[in-house]
Amino acid sequence: MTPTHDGADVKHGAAVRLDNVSFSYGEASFLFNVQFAASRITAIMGPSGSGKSTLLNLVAGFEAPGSGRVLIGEADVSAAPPSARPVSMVFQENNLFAHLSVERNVGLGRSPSLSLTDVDREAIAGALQRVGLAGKESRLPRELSGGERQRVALARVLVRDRPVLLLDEPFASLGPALRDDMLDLLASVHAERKMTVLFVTHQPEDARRIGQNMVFLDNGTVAEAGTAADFFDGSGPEAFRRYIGSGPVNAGSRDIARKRT
Ligand SMILES: Nc1ncnc2c1ncn2[C@@H]1O[C@H](COP(=O)(O)OP(=O)(O)OP(=O)(O)O)[C@@H](O)[C@H]1O
Repeated sequence: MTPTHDGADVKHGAAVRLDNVSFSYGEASFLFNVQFAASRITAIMGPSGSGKSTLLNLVAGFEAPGSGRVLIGEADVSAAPPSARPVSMVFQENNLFAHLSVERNVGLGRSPSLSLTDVDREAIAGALQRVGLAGKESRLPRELSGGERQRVALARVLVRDRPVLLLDEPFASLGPALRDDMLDLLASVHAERKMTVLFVTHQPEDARRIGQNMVFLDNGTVAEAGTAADFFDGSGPEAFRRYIGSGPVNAGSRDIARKRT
């Protein structure tokens, strides 16, 4: 159980539900009705501007619904500020503070004021070891590669240890080999921690590789939801197949190894 700042306890891998959540940015309006299964990785795909980041921002609390409820586990968090929600979030870039060392950037996941105990320091060292960055604790973000910076962000997720992880195209700026390494790391961290992961990606291969469930957004709403197996099967939703530019998925692409089911 993870204590949240308001004292409520939320189980690891809490389900996330948007219940009739409406929201608008001027002309762009959104209506979300969707449940993300506890402890599963759900890949969220959809055309540019369909509302993927907006959905994550509503779950994180960076945006507030016009109406409807955001639930994490049993808790209605609709009115809770981001710091009180049991979530971590990793963006495509700018996850780190440029003037803080790797160790301190990770430490922020433990204590926003960086008043770290010995137990915290041990957790930070363990997390850096886990993501393959032992020995680079004192470096500044600019002294790391793009992939290493995302590893630091993942280490911070590990020490925060929240039941929900929101990923907004976290590996989009990395080359294919590095992206695969990061997806493998994410999959193995998920296997250990079993947090509920909402993973926004434009890459069908990435969704196929680690997504267990899929949500497809179109025009500010959930057009389709189901298992990744169903989505990538030839009989998957028509709108999704049109989006990824295929008819029935061919045998060759079906052979792309999915690391996890
Ligand atoms: N802060 C904002 N102010 C005004 N409009 C916004 C804001 N953020 C997003 N929008 C608009 O809301 C719509 C959805 O944006 P959102 O970023 O959620 O889409 P997305 O599916 O994540 O797109 P992409 O794949 O391009 O990242 C777009 O039309 C966008 O222009």
